[in-house]
Amino acid sequence: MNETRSAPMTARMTGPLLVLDHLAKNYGALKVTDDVSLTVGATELHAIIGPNGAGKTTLIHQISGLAQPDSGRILFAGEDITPLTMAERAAEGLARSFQITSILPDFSVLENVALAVQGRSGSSFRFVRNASREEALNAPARVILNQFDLLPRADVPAGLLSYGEKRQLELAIALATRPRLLLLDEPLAGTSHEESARIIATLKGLKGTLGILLIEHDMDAVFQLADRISVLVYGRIIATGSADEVRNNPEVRSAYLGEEAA
Ligand SMILES: Nc1ncnc2c1ncn2[C@@H]1O[C@H](COP(=O)(O)OP(=O)(O)OP(=O)(O)O)[C@@H](O)[C@H]1O
Repeated sequence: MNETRSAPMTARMTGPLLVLDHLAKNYGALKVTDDVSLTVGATELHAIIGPNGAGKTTLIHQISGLAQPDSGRILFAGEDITPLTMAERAAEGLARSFQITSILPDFSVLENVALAVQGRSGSSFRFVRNASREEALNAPARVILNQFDLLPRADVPAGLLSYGEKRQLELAIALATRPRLLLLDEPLAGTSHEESARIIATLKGLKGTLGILLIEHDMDAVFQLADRISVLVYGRIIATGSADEVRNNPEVRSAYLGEEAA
């Protein structure tokens, strides 16, 4: 991605940070994404909820560039990014949290974040062994670790962290790339009550500083965190609104929330 693409992109942006414009994708006869349109504002936390198999992860795959839609467009900061690769989208400021697989277990917690800082500065990966010694990378990495309550664990090999700490580290790595939009696919999955409380607190701290698209099954967390919620059922958005609007929507109650109560 060259400089000439990024500069006008920022200048052009007046509307929402992310626009999904009539996105559609089928797997065989299955309409996994059925004419989905939604927006995420530059500092909005927009959550997507829906029953298992509704198509939430597939939607995130299309936004990050891991999967291509059959039709429709994805606009990021005013630019049509539908044809761009994952790496090109990441370079534009679209970060996806990769659920622990992004963590290098033999490297220290600090080195993991320093490498992400290095990645955003575009340095070559072959300097990886020197990264931990580079104060220019370590200083901003420590600031991020402090934000995520991981500074006391900076020198620990990342593989030795608890599950909840790994989820925190995964978020720290994503943030170290200074994204404008963070895609989060079930950040609370598998965490203990205490761990999820910490991650929710972290997300509350991040809220308002960048755009966040959050997929999460924990309804309490979603209702606490989201500015707006979209409800996806069988690949189709059946409602978008505030927590109260979504909670009180009869179609949502029968399609999703009612199912939980049953
Ligand atoms: N590569 C694929 N090929 C065929 N079908 C797929 C593929 N990926 C997903 N599906 C199907 O698409 C549907 C939506 O899957 P997806 O994982 O996006 O749902 P989800 O809402 O994220 O579910 P969950 O909440 O359980 O994670 C499911 O029926 C799934 O089996």
